[in-house]
Amino acid sequence: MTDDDLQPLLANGWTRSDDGKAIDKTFRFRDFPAAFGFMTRAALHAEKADHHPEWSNTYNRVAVRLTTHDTGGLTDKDVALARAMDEAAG
Ligand SMILES: C[C@H](O)[C@H](O)[C@H]1CNC2=NC(N)=NC(=O)C2=N1
Repeated sequence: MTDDDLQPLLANGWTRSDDGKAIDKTFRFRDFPAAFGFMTRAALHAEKADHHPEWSNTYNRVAVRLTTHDTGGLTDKDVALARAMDEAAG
């Protein structure tokens, strides 16, 4: 996966990890219920797609890392989940 493939995501707040094998973004919300609502919507999408984020939540922030564990790198599944998470964030 090249930076060109990722360009729309990189222009939308995602960054590539130092080893190039993942993309990261920290989402910020008004408060904890808003952050948790996002996580709920994203979780339903992830389960449906059978592709799951690495993430952590602190109050109104959700730090996300996407990578495909099965291949040890970035795939179209990460791009699709990133798009869905941007959508779920509103
Ligand atoms: C068995 C199951 O389909 C696999 O373990 C799926 C589940 N969710 C996954 N999520 C992510 N991010 N990477 C994977 O390789 C992956 N594999």
